Amino acid sequence: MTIHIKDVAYTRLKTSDLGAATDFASRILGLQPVERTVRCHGFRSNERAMTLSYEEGNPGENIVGFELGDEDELDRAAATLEAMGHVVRRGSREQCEQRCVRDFIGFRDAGGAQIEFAVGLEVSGNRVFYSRDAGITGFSHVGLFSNDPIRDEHFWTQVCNARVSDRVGELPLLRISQIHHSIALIPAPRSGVQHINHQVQSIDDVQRSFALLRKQNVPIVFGPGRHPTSGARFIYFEGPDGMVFEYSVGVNEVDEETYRERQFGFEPTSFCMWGAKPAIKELTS
Ligand SMILES: CC(C)c1ccc(C(=O)O)c(O)c1O
Ligand SMILES: [Fe+2]
Repeated sequence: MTIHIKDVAYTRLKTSDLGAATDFASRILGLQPVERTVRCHGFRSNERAMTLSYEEGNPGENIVGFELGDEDELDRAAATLEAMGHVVRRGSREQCEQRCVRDFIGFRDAGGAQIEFAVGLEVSGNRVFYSRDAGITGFSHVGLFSNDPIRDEHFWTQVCNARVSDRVGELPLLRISQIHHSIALIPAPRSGVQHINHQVQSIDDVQRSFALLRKQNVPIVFGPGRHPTSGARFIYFEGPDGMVFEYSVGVNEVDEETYRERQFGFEPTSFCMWGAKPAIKELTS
């Protein structure tokens, strides 16, 4: 039984400096601060009540959450994962409240990444009140490290409902809707979230953030540039604990009937058609 993922929903990041991480998420990234406890600060970037949180802890232990359709699907997903040998834990009431979801399950994938599947994601009645005018329209995709992209591509496409849109070398860009991709698997000898993408309204927003990030001495690690894969114009920059953030605009949508996956070479022009070179070690070797 295929696990039917509807959307990528949230990331939960850990940090040793909650104050600095919170400052970055609001003042630099531009998200709206929402729930706040002594140890955990939440943020939102779209209609959902929370799409990103920072918590005190080991930065290597980050989590990505995906939305499933309903409780039955969640139960079926738990059974499928357990049959595959994964240890599946059910979220406690307190953990569900922290995530603003009705229910969720958590497990580690074969490479050790912490993945959650959730249902009943709370939506806010108020529109997002961004901390700065970055032009964000929403949280859109994640890059996940993978120490075995073939194995992990199999999980997302055969156990779950993802499809390959493109590959750059062994790096697949996977879609779970018409949007070109929601998950990128970045070959590396580690696991967890590699980058977090927010869509912005226009190329002007990308350029404006480029200027702001430079002024604020935030390390820019790629771009501005344009991906030949999704067609998006982008900029990547480094946040607390080495987490990479991406703003992009203009990601192509895929026609499921006619689209055929493409294979790009693992070279700089496959990542940027304007000539920018990534200063991200996993993309350069
Ligand atoms: C993982 C890399 C840097 C990548 C490649 C292509 C796209 C895209 O087509 O939009 C990305 O968003 C990426 O993050
Ligand atoms: Fe990306």
